[in-house]
Amino acid sequence: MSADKPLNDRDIIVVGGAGYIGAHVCKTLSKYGANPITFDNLSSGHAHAVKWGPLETVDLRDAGATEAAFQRYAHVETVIHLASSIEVGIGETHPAEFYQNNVLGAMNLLNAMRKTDAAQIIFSSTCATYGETDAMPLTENQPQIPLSTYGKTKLAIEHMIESYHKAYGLKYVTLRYFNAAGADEAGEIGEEHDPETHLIPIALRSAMGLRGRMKIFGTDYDTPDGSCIRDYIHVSDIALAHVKALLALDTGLAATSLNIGTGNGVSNLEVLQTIERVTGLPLPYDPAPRRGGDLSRLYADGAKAKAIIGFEPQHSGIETIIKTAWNFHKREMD
Ligand SMILES: NC(=O)c1ccc[n+]([C@@H]2O[C@H](COP(=O)([O-])OP(=O)(O)OC[C@H]3O[C@@H](n4cnc5c(N)ncnc54)[C@H](O)[C@@H]3O)[C@@H](O)[C@H]2O)c1
Ligand SMILES: O=c1ccn([C@@H]2O[C@H](COP(=O)(O)OP(=O)(O)O[C@H]3O[C@H](CO)[C@@H](O)[C@H](O)[C@H]3O)[C@@H](O)[C@H]2O)c(=O)[nH]1
Repeated sequence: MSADKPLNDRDIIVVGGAGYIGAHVCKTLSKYGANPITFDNLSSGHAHAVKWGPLETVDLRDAGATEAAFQRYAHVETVIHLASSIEVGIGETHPAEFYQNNVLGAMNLLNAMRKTDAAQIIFSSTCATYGETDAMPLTENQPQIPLSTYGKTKLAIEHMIESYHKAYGLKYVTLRYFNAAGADEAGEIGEEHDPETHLIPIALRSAMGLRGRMKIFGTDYDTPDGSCIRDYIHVSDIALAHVKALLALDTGLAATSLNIGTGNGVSNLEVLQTIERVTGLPLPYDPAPRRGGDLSRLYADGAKAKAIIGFEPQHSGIETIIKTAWNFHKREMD
């Protein structure tokens, strides 16, 4: 095993590898010597973002097709599961689709894994599984009482994985990401959701004149400037956390859940100010009603991830995040 390629030519299944975070995970796995095999239905991901290994087009909601795809790669030991419906606001009005895609999809995946050599999973969960609380930064011991349908589906999957661990010996690391943002430093991949619901890409496109005036959902929260506070972590840092989790599973870790964040809370209005500074473009906004399912503030205590898998963010200052996102998005003006 070479020191800079510790994953040593290993095949790893990345479910949702055509998506925003999944593509960055594939790039990082490849950098560390692994062969990422993307399983994706391309519902929100892009075939052009699958650059570091093969793409198997499969929909997790189809149990038979999912099992058949796993049988084609029955030797693979590790699965990284990122596929999901992700938009907090949309989940409030479309819960049936969210439970079907997220919970049923995950169950089909776990059952397909049981019929192959896949004995360990790294699962993309979220800080949205925690409840409304003043106990910031959030440790993993905080109660998980999700407000949103999205958070509830993710917590249901966490519970399912835990049960499969206890009964069937499935090894797992659940990574509860805070807000993924930014883009690959080389500009090869970035955030390309359609429709886009996330604050930073929407604000960048608004500043570029590619969409209407920015709306800030809720300016009456109990926060210093009245807007919501989030913990933005660079997507390449999140990708690295998966490699660290995998190496920890390889060296004896059996089951854990970890926050993946920076510990810095940044308000929605501070994000807009940073975008104005980085791009040099004005970014006027209109206050708008609160969005359903939004918690007022969320930021991480990352001590457990540092202690258990040796993960610390490297590129997650808000300026760096916005510079890399801007570098990716401004190509749309070319
Ligand atoms: N973006 C964030 O800030 C954030 C924060 C916390 C957690 N997460 C979690 O990280 C994961 C990835 O998020 P993202 O921002 O990259 O989202 P994304 O929408 O860009 O990627 C999700 C991928 O999953 C695929 N997919 C969805 N349903 C599928 C199905 N039924 N079968 C097969 N493939 C399917 C999509 O086509 C897409 O490629 C999600 O699980 C999300 O809940 C994201
Ligand atoms: O046009 C917009 C878009 C967003 N927001 C606000 O910006 C903040 C951040 O919103 P968004 O970028 O949509 O992220 P979250 O709702 O925090 O959700 C993301 O981050 C979660 C972790 O916090 C993940 O679990 C989700 O998958 C991911 O979509 C929230 O207060 C939104 O109400 C606005 O004010 N205007």
